[in-house]
Amino acid sequence: MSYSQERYIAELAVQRASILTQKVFFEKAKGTVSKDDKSPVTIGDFGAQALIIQAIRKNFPNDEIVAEEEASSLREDKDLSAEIWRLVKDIKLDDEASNNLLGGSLTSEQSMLDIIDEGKSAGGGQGRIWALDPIDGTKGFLRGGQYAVCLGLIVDGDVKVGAIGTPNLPVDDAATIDANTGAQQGQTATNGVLFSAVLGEGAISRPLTTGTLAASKPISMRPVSDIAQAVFCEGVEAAHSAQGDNAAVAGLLGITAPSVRLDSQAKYCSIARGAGDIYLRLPVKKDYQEKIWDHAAGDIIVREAGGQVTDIYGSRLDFSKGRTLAANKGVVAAPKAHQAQVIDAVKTVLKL
Ligand SMILES: Nc1ncnc2c1ncn2[C@@H]1O[C@H](COP(=O)(O)O)[C@@H](OP(=O)(O)O)[C@H]1O
Ligand SMILES: [Mg+2]
Ligand SMILES: [Mg+2]
Ligand SMILES: [Mg+2]
Repeated sequence: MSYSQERYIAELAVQRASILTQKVFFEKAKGTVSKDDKSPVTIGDFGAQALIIQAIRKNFPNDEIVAEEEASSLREDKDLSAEIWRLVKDIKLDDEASNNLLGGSLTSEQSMLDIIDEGKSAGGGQGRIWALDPIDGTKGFLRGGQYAVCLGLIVDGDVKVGAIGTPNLPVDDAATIDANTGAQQGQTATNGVLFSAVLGEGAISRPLTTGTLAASKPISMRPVSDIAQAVFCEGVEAAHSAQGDNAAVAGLLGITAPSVRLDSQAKYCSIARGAGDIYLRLPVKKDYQEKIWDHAAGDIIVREAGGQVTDIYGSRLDFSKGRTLAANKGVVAAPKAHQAQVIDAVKTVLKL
């Protein structure tokens, strides 16, 4: 199975949702409500989720969807719901045929709320399940730093397709990046990248602003001959990944270069295109279960770019356990040839 249509729709859906997130950022309509886990959730998250689920429903009506957000808080907050609808209703791709392929514009505020709630699948190891993070790195988004619109397709527990839009990453693979690159500039000719991968077919990227698959080029991790020369990509939020443990692992590996810090699955994308080599997400809270939407698309993009993605024990991420990666702890992504060495260092530091 080639999954070419799935990749095509996923890319267009992510591209369209990214137009919304940029609009939300630049209109400063960054209203937030608090979810149970106290993470900020914005107009952009809800709106992007509605637009992407609409595209999946239109093209693959029988598939299940595991998405991060749900509309219950919006149903209670009429003003926020109206504001999201105001921003979402006119979002479209320039190309009319592509836009129609995604189902055209949403028809009403009520249908928008209903569509948002179609992402409540319990997930699992059977059938076709899309994992959607409408804005990953919400804190980066709010800061004007890195964030990502992420969509993966899991079939019988295995990730087959991934697409990630990173509106604030530089188009140039070699450009210097930090947590705030892209802030205030937004999606421009030099900013905004769309990454995708299909199992067995490699990973590709193209500018997010310009149309078609034809603009895509293959990407790959850079060769690392000496692990001491490698560069870490790490999160910004100390609550999401244990920065002291990360530093101890770097020390054991002889790595002296400062880590590149960025929010969201932009970390997976960065190492997949050679703008960094190793992504460590060592657990802060012992009982935290990573969410499948935080990793599905990034996992396949890195593996198709020549990397390996595992948990802290060296086991592949298991997307068949439901909405979370219940069988895994943390994430370690590295060039295939160096994965075992990095895991050894992680085990030493974490005393596993
Ligand atoms: N205690 C925790 N440990 C690890 N990840 C966490 C966490 N609490 C929240 N997260 C997740 O971390 C994601 C952001 O990752 P990063 O720090 O790499 O940018 C969040 O995604 P959202 O921003 O989509 O909510 C959220 O799902
Ligand atoms: Mg969140
Ligand atoms: Mg996320
Ligand atoms: Mg999110």
